[in-house]
Amino acid sequence: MSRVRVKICGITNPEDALSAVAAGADALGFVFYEKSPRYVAPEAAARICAQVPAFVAKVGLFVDHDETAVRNVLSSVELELLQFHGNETESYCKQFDRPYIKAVRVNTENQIRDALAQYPSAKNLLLDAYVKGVPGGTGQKFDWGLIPVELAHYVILAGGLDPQNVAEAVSMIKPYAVDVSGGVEQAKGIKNQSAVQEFIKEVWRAQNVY
Ligand SMILES: O=C(O)c1ccccc1NCC(=O)[C@H](O)[C@H](O)COP(=O)(O)O
Repeated sequence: MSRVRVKICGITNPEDALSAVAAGADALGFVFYEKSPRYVAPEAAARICAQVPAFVAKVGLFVDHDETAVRNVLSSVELELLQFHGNETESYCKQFDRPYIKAVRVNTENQIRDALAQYPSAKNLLLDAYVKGVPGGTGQKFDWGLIPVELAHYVILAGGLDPQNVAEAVSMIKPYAVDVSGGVEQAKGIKNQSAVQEFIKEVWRAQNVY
């Protein structure tokens, strides 16, 4: 089994980005959804991303943005991956000539299978909790039992993870990766750097990776 990857989402400043990288993060997420308390302006994200070393993926998050807005971000920010949290279609998601992750807000098991069929070009599906009217970053868990066992290797598990519950999630689900935002924050958009370290250590501990 390969090591479960860790994405730290909702990065808004260079200190949190570099501290997460030093702690072992595999990917950093930048929220370009203006209604989010973790919104980061493209100019600020560009400055942060320019400081991130090689082999750490920078991921841009979007929610039903118009295509021009996504292209504008891509023209100025070094992003390896896109992550879509809205009602974007597959043809919309794949038009940007960049690998993408499709977020699915989980209610039912069939929904995960349906999303797999609907987004064959997605690199991975990110599974998050369904909360009415909120496209992501809610801090809520969903029923992990809804994840079909045979799809776990393809799944980025998100929603309400924190240093206390992530080891259980990794042992139980064995996902491709885990994704956290609120569970390692000291305030919205500001990471608790010790909690980020603890979170990553717990992911590794659950797999005996040191
Ligand atoms: O973080 C946000 O505010 C946000 C807003 C709109 C779409 C997506 C958003 N965040 C996505 C994520 O950060 C991840 O899905 C995250 O791992 C789950 O968040 P959390 O439950 O806080 O760990």
